Amino acid sequence: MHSVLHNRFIDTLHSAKEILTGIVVDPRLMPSIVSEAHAIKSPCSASTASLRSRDGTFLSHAKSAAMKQTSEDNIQVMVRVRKFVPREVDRNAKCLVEMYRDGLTVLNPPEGGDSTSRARNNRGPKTFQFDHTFWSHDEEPRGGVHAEFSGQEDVYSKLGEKCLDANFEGYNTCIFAYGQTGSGKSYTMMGRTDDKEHRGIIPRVCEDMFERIEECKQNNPVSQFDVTVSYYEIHNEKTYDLLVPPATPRQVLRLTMDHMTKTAQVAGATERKVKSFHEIEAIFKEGDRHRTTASTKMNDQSSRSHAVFTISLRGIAEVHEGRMDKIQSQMRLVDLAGSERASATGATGAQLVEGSNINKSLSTLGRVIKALADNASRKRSNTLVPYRDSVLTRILQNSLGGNSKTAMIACIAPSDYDETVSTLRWASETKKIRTIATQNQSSQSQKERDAEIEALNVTVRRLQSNLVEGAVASERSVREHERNVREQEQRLAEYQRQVNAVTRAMEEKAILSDKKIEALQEENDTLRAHLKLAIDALKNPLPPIPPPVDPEEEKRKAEEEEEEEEERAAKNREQDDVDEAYFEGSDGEGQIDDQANEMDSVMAQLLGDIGLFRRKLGDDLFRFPVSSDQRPAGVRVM
Ligand SMILES: Nc1ncnc2c1ncn2[C@@H]1O[C@H](COP(=O)(O)OP(=O)(O)OP(=O)(O)O)[C@@H](O)[C@H]1O
Repeated sequence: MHSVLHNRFIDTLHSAKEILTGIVVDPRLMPSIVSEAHAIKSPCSASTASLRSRDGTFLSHAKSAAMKQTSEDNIQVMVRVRKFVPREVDRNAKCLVEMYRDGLTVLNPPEGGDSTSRARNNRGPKTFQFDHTFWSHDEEPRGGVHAEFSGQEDVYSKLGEKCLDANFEGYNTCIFAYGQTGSGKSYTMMGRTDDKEHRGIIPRVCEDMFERIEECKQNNPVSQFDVTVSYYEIHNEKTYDLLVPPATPRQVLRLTMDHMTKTAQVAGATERKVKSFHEIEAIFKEGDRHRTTASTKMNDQSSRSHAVFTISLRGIAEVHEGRMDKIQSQMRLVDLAGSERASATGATGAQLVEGSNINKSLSTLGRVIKALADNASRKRSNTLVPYRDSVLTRILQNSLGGNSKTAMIACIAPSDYDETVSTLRWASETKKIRTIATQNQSSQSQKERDAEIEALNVTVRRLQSNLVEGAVASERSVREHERNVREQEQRLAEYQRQVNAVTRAMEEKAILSDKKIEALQEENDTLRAHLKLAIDALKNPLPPIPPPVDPEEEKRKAEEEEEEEEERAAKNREQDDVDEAYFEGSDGEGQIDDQANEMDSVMAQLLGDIGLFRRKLGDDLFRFPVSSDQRPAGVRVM
């Protein structure tokens, strides 16, 4: 009962919190925010757009309240080829990639070069088309063969910025980097965070997002944004929070099912609220320090896990004379671990296990992509998508086949024919997938908002009174419960005390009775023995034993006896007269028998009494049981 009330209390608190968060920027409910905002800038005019991207207005003001748009798109696929790394420069590697604006060709591997026999047998340049390509191999102009050189800023403006635009329109977005180990995924996603020029997509998205938020706030004082981030990794098919210091053993995050979206959610991952780029920068740097990396033959700092950085954005702003726009969206930035060949990485032991887990989850991702591509191209529209076969695909389910605008950047090394062709085939398949993203935004007029605020006010009041009732009821019930417990404890103590007293009394009584019975039995036995002896002695008197004979002494004694005999004879004569009078008319032996019989009947009476006493004692023990070792000897419970 107490826990039910407690849960109800917590639920009510959460509902109230949700509602209060939703209405936080309402001018009448939060006057302090509004007055502060108005002090900075004058109230927005009718023409002020509140939520703006760099190239236009995010929210369509013409839309009616809470109307949702959907956008069905293919996953955008882009390819980036990186520079040679020192290892490749040392072996004088040849670049096998020719790149155009939206396509590329992988050239034949050189004879006797570093390509495998499989590659040599499959000779022939392979050409692929994508949404966009990034030539990041070198900055030398190649006479028009290659597209322009693309640095980190170019990649961001073509990929990251577009996704951020969609986020500010209320769409969920996802960017994931795929490619063989050492192909430049981490460089593209995170880059070198301490070097502004080499910063990757994640730092640039974060910086741009806070710049836009600041811009919005400058343009529109009645606006508010909430940004939260989480950062976790999937290592050996287990999910770990990167925003907690690594402990031993590391705490594994559970996956739970979100019944609204029917997709897996990572439960318990740290969600940090951030207010500036400076704060968010500290967070991704912290997470990167905790990420599992190791040095392999292919990469000095190879990621041994898939990392997922999620930014959640909520915004609300007044756009036109009391009309409020709201958006809510999420951006997921995924740096996958690289596919790898054990022979190429030189992995052994734990690294080999990691590598095989990485390949396993990537091949599941490949099967998921294949099934989604098949379904999209209507070849087999009901192909079962094996999301559940790995943690990675369960987590990416919504980004790949659900409510998200998704982009993939396939990273390739310039001189690995096999791996490059395999990555590009994979990327081509991904291009076929279509996702349907739903815009999570609404626009409300003053009147509509008034109605909603009124409804919310009613709900808040109801929740508040529920809260108070719940709190009072739960407090009352706690007090009552405590009083009941105290009373029960007192009653129990009293009952225990009484039981102890009765038990003690029973024990004492039993001991006393035991002793009495023993004494009576002893007395009885003694009396019986005496009586028997007396009767026997009377019935069979023993003859006197004659003393040893001394003639002299005999003679002297005979003389003395003679004298005494004479005296005694004289006395006896007198006594005989008395005795005769005493025993006159009675038989001496019969009188003794009478006395014995009388004593027997007294003893029988006594034994009867003892029997009665024992039965009573047995009765008592039956009513007040004591353990058998405390029971008096010879007493049976009736
Ligand atoms: N476009 C680029 N320009 C300059 N250097 C790059 C570029 N891309 C990658 N590199 C360098 O190549 C090396 C490997 O890159 P990175 O670590 O990003 O590979 P990865 O695909 O993430 O590897 P893994 O899957 O093993 O983690 C790094 O030293 C990185 O700095």
